[in-house]
Amino acid sequence: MSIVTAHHPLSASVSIAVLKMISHLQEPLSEMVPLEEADSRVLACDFESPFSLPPFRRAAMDGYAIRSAVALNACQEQPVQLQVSDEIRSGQSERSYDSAISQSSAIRIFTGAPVPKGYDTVIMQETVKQHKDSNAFPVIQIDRPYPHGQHIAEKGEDVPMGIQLLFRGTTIKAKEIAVLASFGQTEVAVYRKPTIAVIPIGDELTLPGHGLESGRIYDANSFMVGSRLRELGATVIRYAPVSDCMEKIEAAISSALDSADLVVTTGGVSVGDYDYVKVAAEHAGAEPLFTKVAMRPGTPTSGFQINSKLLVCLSGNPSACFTGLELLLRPVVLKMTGRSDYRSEWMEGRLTESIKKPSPYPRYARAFVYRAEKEWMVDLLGNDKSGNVAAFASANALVLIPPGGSGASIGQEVRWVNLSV
Ligand SMILES: Nc1nc2c(c(=O)[nH]1)N[C@H]1C(S)=C(S)[C@@H](COP(=O)(O)OP(=O)(O)OC[C@H]3O[C@@H](n4cnc5c(N)ncnc54)[C@H](O)[C@@H]3O)O[C@H]1N2
Ligand code: MOO
Repeated sequence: MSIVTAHHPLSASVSIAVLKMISHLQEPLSEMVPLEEADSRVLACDFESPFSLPPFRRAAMDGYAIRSAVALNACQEQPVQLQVSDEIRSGQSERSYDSAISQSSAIRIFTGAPVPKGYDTVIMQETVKQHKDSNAFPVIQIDRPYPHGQHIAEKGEDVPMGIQLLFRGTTIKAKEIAVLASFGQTEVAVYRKPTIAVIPIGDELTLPGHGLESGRIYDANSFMVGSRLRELGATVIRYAPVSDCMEKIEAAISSALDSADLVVTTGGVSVGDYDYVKVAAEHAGAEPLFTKVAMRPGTPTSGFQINSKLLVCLSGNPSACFTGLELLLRPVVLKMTGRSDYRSEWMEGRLTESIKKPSPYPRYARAFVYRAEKEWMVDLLGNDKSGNVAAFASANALVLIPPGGSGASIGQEVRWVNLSV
């Protein structure tokens, strides 16, 4: 007897279905990429500071480096005069002078230049008077004391050597690139992107660009799923629609499994006479992990394993497909990209209206969530039929309406998940 008949469904909650799929994943492989190609990729190793930053003691203002002790008693009545004896610009190497020089002179210095040994404070040029009578360095007049260490960035004050700065599993953005570039890294180890095949199934499906015949619709799901998967960090192979034919579906799944790490189908997964996906998956050698998920919409969503790969069969109804994509596929795909923050993050919010739609399963309704004073408010968007496609365009969240009862009431606390992450 088939293991995927309606009489023996392998039913799972959303979290169990995700766990089952994730437990079949292996650590993704890594590769080196040039720093400028690392945006939005996922770090495959931790990064420790290989040296201190800044790498030398440097001026943080344009002005004069002095030894603070020489101006301890400086005041307007008795200013201290200091001859400027040298100039150091950014990019020039570190210098040192005899202590006799540092005790009796100032150094003209610019932001980012190395502060020479023996000098312990930098005075902003705006705060001193200078006398210059020739092309020689001027004499400056200091009329108050300056604290030790002022306007000097000490070596290692940003980060000492050997500190763990970046963590494996982090998505690389501009701030991570800044850290890597500051240490002169030209390449970075990232996880390889997973390759995911998306196969839309259904006799009624037409590819955009072709005329729409009677009884047919355009394939929206494979484009929607492909777009989201790319956004999550996958490389997508989108198949043209496959008709409701067991052999063709099996052939498409088998060929997709040869080239992809994960295969996603949409449609043909329910109980109709021409819903062949689950049987075709079995014929292709896949073993079911779950063939029903306790959620509305998207109850028929199914997951299979085949060797070390996964096959995820999403519902054909666009809203149901979208829900399965966000709740079941998103964490699995993020985990495959190597991200450590792959789990969906559920937040608390308050319903602004009631929903009278009892369901034996948790219902994931489309919502618009916004901040009002101290809490998140959850507007339901209605028009919740799972066959609708335009209805979720304005949603920024899926809200969990608990099962049983008569739905949920205005003011009730509910949990929601952000769709923009
Ligand atoms: N007797 C029963 N019938 C149905 C049940 C049930 O339990 N008993 N479940 C219903 C539920 S719930 C869902 S969800 C759907 C799921 O059906 P399938 O996943 O098999 O999807 P299809 O039948 O192929 O298509 C459903 C619907 O979606 C349209 N579709 C399909 N693919 C696309 C696409 N790529 N782009 C846009 N729209 C698509 C398709 O034309 C249908 O209108 O089954 C219920 N039936
Ligand atoms: O599980 Mo279906 O998606 O409710 O229509």
